[in-house]
Amino acid sequence: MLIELEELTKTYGAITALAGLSTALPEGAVGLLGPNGAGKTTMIRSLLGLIAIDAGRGRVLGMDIAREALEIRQTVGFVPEDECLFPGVTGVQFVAYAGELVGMGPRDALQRAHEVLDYVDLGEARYRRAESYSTGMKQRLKIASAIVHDPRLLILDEPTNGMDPVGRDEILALCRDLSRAKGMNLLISSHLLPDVEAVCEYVVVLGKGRVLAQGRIAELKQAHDRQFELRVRGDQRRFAGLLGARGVRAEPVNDHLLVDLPPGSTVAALWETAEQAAEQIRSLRPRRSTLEEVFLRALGEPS
Ligand SMILES: Nc1ncnc2c1ncn2[C@@H]1O[C@H](COP(=O)(O)OP(=O)(O)OP(=O)(O)O)[C@@H](O)[C@H]1O
Repeated sequence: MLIELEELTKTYGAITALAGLSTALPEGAVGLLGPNGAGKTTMIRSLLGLIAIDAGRGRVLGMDIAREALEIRQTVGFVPEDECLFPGVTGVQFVAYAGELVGMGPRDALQRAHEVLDYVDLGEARYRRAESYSTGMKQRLKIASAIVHDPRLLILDEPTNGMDPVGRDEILALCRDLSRAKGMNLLISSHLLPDVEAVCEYVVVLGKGRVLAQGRIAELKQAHDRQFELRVRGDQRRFAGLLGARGVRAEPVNDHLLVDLPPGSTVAALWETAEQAAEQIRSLRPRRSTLEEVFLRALGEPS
């Protein structure tokens, strides 16, 4: 397991940031979704031992978050949401320094700094002061310094926040490459569903400091097994009425009917109804939910 958390609790005065959060996340690229204030940053800080939790237990790559925080920080790369650059330092100095902070020797750290700067496409800007970089370049510099020690897990907190569309695509492409080509485990927090879908195969949805839903994205989006989209040649509303008379709920949505088959009945009921009414079914397919619907459902909002 990548991350295992049991009943993690963290309060700030009267505010409960984590309310007994329990989860087990598999290796791979995991999206941490949730609206602002859901507890994503607090969860990440607890994983890295950057804040003391009030109660609960957790392991990151098998290491205990309370007792092995230092080991975790040496094995895990972290790209925080806020700007963490200091002035007067060139790109390569910044990345090499990050390497030394996690225990690399100065020569090793410098060599690796050059390699990762090439990898994130900052090779030409390496001797420029980081404060002169664009927002996208600064973000790639933060990623370079977080992967300088080739971590087994890279945690990114809202990595595309404040990016223009081009910068955003570059960051997402970089994340995809780290996951798929380099085999690095990723935990990416975001309130943007498309970002998570672009990179991750697994998602955990947080709300009010708890896990609301989690699972493989493909499975969460999988067909609702009893919902179908149906188009008929003739009048949709008339056909919806005929289905209703047989106990099959059918609701007109745009140019089709959204059909809910009651337990015990099969799609044969739809074909029979059509035949009896001399109606022609033009298309019938299982309904797929978007990740957005999954997300809204988990948050308890109507989709
Ligand atoms: N240092 C702090 N002091 C007081 N309250 C805090 C502190 N850090 C977080 N909180 C509160 O804890 C709750 C969870 O915050 P957290 O930053 O973890 O959420 P988030 O999901 O990361 O949201 P965001 O995307 O806005 O950062 C919020 O209500 C927040 O105001």
